[in-house]
Amino acid sequence: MFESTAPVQEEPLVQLSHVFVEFDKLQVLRDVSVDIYRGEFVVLHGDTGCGKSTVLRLIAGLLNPTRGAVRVAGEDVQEFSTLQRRWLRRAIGLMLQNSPLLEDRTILENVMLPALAAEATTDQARQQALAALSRCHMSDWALNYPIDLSSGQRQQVCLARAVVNQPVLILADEPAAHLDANNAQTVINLLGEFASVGVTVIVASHLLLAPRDIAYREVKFASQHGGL
Ligand SMILES: Nc1ncnc2c1ncn2[C@@H]1O[C@H](COP(=O)(O)OP(=O)(O)OP(=O)(O)O)[C@@H](O)[C@H]1O
Repeated sequence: MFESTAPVQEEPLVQLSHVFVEFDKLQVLRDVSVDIYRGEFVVLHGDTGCGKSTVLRLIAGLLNPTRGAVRVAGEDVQEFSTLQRRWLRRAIGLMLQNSPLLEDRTILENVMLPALAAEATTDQARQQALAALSRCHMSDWALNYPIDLSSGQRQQVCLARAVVNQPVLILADEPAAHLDANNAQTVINLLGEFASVGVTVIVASHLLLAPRDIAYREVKFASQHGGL
């Protein structure tokens, strides 16, 4: 089902053990096991529909496996308490495919939203958002609106929004979809910069994307139902 050669290290930050996912009668994941360690950059690679987004949703606690266990920081996500779920929401920076920027808010306001949701004050949220935009090389656009941005810049802002609460783990679903090669590489390199300072980065992509200057690991997925 997948090929993975994890380095021997400390306890994995993320661990899928013999995970199966079925939607009605559609088997999407069959017996998937993978360990992902702190500071790793992992690319989940496979064709459209093979279940990469499903893996990200499992890790984020947005979906439960039909069978098997998904552990984050050593604990089964399904058994997380309310407090642990709150921690998980802050610990994970989500860059999902279907979470567009709000067009009637400035870039800064968009990036502030997850910080406000995590109960930062407006001033704190603004400072965090400015720092996140700076790390994603988008400071100059803070007071613009999404309509002013290119597709690549939008993805950079989506990354800033994902990291505004300084997550330990970034889950990025097809971050380079619809981008040309240069913009795709820019976004992947930015994700790589986070991994280089110890953030774990998991990217789901049908393209094999390699960050510049840092090691990455590819985990290959094959469709359980013939692909699309
Ligand atoms: N909630 C759901 N109910 C029913 N089927 C679902 C659900 N979520 C996903 N699927 C199906 O599971 C399969 C895997 O979907 P998933 O989005 O994980 O694939 P993917 O590899 O990420 O593809 P893509 O690159 O297109 O996002 C697809 O056939 C999809 O239609």
